[in-house]
Amino acid sequence: MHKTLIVTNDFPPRPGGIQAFLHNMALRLDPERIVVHASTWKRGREGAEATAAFDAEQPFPVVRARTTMLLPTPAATRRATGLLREHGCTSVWFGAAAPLGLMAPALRRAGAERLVATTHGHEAGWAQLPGARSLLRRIGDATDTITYLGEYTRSRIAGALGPEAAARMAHLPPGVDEKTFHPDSGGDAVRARLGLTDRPVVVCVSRLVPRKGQDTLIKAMPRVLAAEPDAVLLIVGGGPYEKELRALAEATGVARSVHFTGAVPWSELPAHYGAGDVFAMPCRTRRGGLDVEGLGIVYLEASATGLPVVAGDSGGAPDAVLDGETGWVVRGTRPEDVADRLTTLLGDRALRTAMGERGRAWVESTWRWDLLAERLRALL
Ligand SMILES: Nc1nc2c(ncn2[C@@H]2O[C@H](COP(=O)(O)OP(=O)(O)O[C@H]3O[C@H](CO)[C@@H](O)[C@H](O)[C@@H]3O)[C@@H](O)[C@H]2O)c(=O)[nH]1
Repeated sequence: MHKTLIVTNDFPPRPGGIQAFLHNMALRLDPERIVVHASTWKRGREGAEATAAFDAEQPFPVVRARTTMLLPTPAATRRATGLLREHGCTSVWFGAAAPLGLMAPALRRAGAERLVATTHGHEAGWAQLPGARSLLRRIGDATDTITYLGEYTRSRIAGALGPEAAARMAHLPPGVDEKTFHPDSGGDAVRARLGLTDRPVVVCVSRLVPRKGQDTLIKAMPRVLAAEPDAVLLIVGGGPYEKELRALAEATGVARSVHFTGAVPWSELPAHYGAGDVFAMPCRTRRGGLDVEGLGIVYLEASATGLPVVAGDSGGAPDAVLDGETGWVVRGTRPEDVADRLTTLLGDRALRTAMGERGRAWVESTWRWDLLAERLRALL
């Protein structure tokens, strides 16, 4: 692996799947051979302090742009080429291909020999828009490898690239830390703290945005409660959709059976998965395909915890579930279908155990960060 400059807008402490993806990969590369160039998390003192505290703990240097959004402007490109030269890097990894991959020609002129750009869910959506298609095509032509999460995103994005760039694509999905997420992650303590001991718990961990389908879970609850009157829906995560979700729970008459934790710190995340009997996130595609799930790290984290998984049919989410083995894929627009699967799982401990064990084994064999970081190392 060449010494690598990682250029990204998506790096912790900003939360989210792309951020988790990049950080986990970066932690598995040789810290002497990477330099991260990222935007600052949030405006104001709080954002700057949280960003500085996070950066100080990393084993590799993180050089922040002052802005909260890095764009491929001439000034930002000059800064990136300056960092490439200053640190003696000869590889570049764009954490998200668009739009920062547009810096690729300048970085190549400055000495980069390998340029890798990673795609996630949103590029699959953008690949449908004429302007964004030509942008992706330019990025594909200027880089050595465009990576993709799974077959769904590959097929969408390949269509926007030139044939040569499409042929150079490589599979690079996110993974899961199987030592952090495991069946004994402390779920009982979370249940006790929330007063849920002995109640059947459906847990959903995710940012609160319409695509993720927490609303479908709330709409499924009357049907679930008819079969399992003590059941609780545990909604973990924060986000802009919270007010609507709370109002929906009231309007549906299930507010007493829905518990919102808000966003939880990383250290408490595994125990919150562990508090569930079943994991469910019935995501759905929105905005005519623009707002689509790329994969869903949360399904893998749930499987690693030993939970059966109910996933939506949006985009690449089905790639994160072995349908009928580690859980089920459902129509994310149909609360009745979601309720039927949840009811079956809550009523059948042996089935939950079997699916959870199969999921755990699948994560161990296929989805470990260590295995996937090896793939990235080979590309750089
Ligand atoms: N600490 C903390 N983490 C959280 C919380 N809520 C969600 N997360 C974490 O945030 C990540 C969410 O990742 P994804 O499920 O993958 O969703 P995403 O943010 O929409 O990510 C996008 O990019 C991913 C990587 O390419 C894709 O896998 C995904 O489908 C989507 O396109 C997971 O690691 C999850 O545990 C919270 O309250 N607290």
